Amino acid sequence: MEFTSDDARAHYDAVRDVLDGVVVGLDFDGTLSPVVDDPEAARLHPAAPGALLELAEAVRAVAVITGRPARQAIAMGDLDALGNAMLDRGAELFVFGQYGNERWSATEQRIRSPRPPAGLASFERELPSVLRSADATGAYVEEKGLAVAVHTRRMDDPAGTFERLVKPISALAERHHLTIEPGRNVIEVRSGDMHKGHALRAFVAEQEATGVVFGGDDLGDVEAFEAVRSLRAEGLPGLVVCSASTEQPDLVRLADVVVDGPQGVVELLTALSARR
Ligand SMILES: O=P(O)(O)OC[C@H]1O[C@H](O[C@H]2O[C@H](CO)[C@@H](O)[C@H](O)[C@H]2O)[C@H](O)[C@@H](O)[C@@H]1O
Repeated sequence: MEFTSDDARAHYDAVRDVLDGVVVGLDFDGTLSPVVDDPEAARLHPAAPGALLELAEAVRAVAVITGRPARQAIAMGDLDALGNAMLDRGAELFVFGQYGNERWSATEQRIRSPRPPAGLASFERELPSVLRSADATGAYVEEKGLAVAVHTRRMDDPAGTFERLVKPISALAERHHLTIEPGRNVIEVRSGDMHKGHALRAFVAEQEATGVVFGGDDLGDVEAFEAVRSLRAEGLPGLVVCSASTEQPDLVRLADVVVDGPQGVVELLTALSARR
């Protein structure tokens, strides 16, 4: 792992000093799960469950805060089994799905979710015509219930297709009072009322945390990075971890610690929870 400044090293130490009161929020894709071409084929890094279990014992609580529907992240990550293993050790796992709109915990074992945003159904009806006009009918459309994600990774020219789509999708989203979340070869369309920063702040408050760590890899994580920074300005020890990739190089400058993808995240979590 690489600290981005001397202050960053001090933030890491400050978090370690109050570790048993710290909450840890972690993104799923690109952070706990290596990025793969087919969104349906994503799985947790093989060493992640063990690292998360150790971590959960050392901190106040752990949450997966993801753009995915909670149900899907739980299935892909086998998170109900992991949550039960944590409960056996007196720890708790949370999943905040769809950018914090959905909530699941190992104790509750049910997903609380709002209704889909007004405008999503009509957006979805008009989307095929936008894809046709941008010569992108092959883009994979992921219907997530509260949002829609248009994936370009498996197109012949992922970056070019993304560039052709971003403006018209944005315009269509705006017409339906929705917002776009551009990411790694994906353009997501959802309600603008919630983001990972709100979810993380609410989690910190609910758990009465004495410190906070958040790790992410994509633009949808930036609000959570900002939440850690603003909580730190309010006096709460905090650490921003970037799971680095060549696809989002600009995220590195927003982080305290930069690690090499999910493998680096696992190593960081292991180091964080190791006894001194
Ligand atoms: O907040 P996250 O947990 O990072 O979820 C963000 C989106 O991730 C997924 O797409 C990304 O991962 C795929 C699988 O590795 C990859 O094929 C795709 O290119 C990435 O953008 C997911 O499909 C979306 O629903 C999530 O919102």
